[in-house]
Amino acid sequence: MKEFDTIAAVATSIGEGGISIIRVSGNDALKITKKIFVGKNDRKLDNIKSYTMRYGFIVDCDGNKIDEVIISFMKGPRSFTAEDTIEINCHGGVVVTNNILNEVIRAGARLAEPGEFTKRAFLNGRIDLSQAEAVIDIIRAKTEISARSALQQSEGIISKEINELRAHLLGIIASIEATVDYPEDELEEVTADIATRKSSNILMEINRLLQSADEGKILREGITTTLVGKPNVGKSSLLNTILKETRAIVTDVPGTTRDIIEEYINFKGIPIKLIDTAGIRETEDVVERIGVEKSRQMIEMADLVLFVLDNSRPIDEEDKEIFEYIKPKNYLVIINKIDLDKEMDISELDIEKSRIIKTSIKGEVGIDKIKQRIEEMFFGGKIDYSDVYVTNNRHKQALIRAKESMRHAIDALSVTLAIDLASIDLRDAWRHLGEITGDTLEEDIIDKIFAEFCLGK
Ligand SMILES: Nc1nc2c(c(=O)[nH]1)N(C=O)[C@@H](CNc1ccc(C(=O)N[C@@H](CCC(=O)O)C(=O)O)cc1)CN2
Ligand SMILES: Nc1nc2c(ncn2[C@@H]2O[C@H](COP(=O)(O)OP(=O)(O)OP(=O)(O)O)[C@@H](O)[C@H]2O)c(=O)[nH]1
Ligand SMILES: [Mg+2]
Repeated sequence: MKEFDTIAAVATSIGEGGISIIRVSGNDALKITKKIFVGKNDRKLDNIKSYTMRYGFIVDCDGNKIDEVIISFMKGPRSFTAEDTIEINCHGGVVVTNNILNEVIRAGARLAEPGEFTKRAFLNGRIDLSQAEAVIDIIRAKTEISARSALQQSEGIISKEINELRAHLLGIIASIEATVDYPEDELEEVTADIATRKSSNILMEINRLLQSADEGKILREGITTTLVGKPNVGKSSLLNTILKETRAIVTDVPGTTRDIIEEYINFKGIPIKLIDTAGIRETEDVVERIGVEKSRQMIEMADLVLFVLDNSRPIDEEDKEIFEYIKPKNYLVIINKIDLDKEMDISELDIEKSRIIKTSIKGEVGIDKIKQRIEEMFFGGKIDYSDVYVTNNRHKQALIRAKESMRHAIDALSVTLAIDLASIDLRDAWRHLGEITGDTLEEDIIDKIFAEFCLGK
């Protein structure tokens, strides 16, 4: 374990609650807490055992009581940070919590930076970088599935696969370098053959991980589903109906929605990030025009576009224009207001039949069909929990770089004389994979990753 100063922060969210926790981590955690804690019957913290608790009061320098608390102690390396850790459990009020934190700082701790506790767990070697990132993913998880997947990653399932690939790479590199040191043409050929076969296997594994990234992104962020269409077709009504709450304002005035509205919902455990946008039309109104421009941007970012049409109005140029815009995307067409007389001929747009769903939001018709189609379109309606998904974009980018290096290596191996060049590419791949676990990442990049964590984590 490395030597660091002792840090402290509020580990719970700031606000009124039952209990708040102030966490203190480092060599002096116990020494610092002793200065401000008075146990019942004056019992001292001297002989506190790891993973036990004590009852008492936190006091200021004049001996005035600040709050009634329970303290727990975790002796390093058996703690979250792998350092000596004290947790002060006080009453969950903003003022008492901050007062206690101030006393801890006054007694000699330093205020922790965002993510610094988790960073210590990493620097002390208890977890690797991908596991540390998964800890924050657990906190930010929007659905049960993303929470479950993040927990798996915090236990190191990605790390395990990456470490295995890296070990294989080192094996190949070693055999190539041995050959290069004792050059005999025949030996080089044999080595190149074996190395090519092994490298292809590694490339296949990298590809498999990369293929999981699309679904992984969905696990993490949900299926970004954007509602688009002309004004007044019923986009906001659809959002409200799916959410089962009146989230967006609905009126019969075209141009009601001006700003983007985002909400998360679950379709059988699949997270959906539902986005309502301003109806798209040519407009002189400046505010509305900004809204329309934003709608166009939201289409770019969407995993799925729900193009809403009004059954009681004929298809016009604007509909055709919007359709051209969404055609390259993954889309469904919602023909809404089928309770009204039909004035629309959908054959004017070139849409596959399976993508069309007819609804009456007013009559609550067809909503379940939308949910069902979305479920079918993603994960084939179900998610395999035992699979490893790459959910982190940083990991994905590192895998892409590793894949490139593996391709170069395999190319070089096909030219027998260049087998020593291949070993350079294989080393690059080894390094890129190591960026995922943090083994081969620059310190400033690591700092940046932890800086994005929340305070107290
Ligand atoms: N009160 C409290 N609850 C919490 C945390 C915490 O820090 N404090 N955690 C913080 O996020 C999470 C738990 N994470 C933890 C991870 C590792 C260890 C730990 O001590 N690991 C040791 C083995 C412990 C043992 O031997 O019993 C190790 O891995 O070496 C503790 C907590 C969630 N709940
Ligand atoms: N008859 C009928 N009316 C509907 C239906 N769905 C929505 N409406 C009505 O259509 C009007 C417009 O609905 P909104 O949900 O505000 O439409 P929007 O697409 O969000 O409109 P903008 O925000 O202006 O782009 C409201 O008066 C709704 O009550 C439907 O299925 N049938
Ligand atoms: Mg609207």
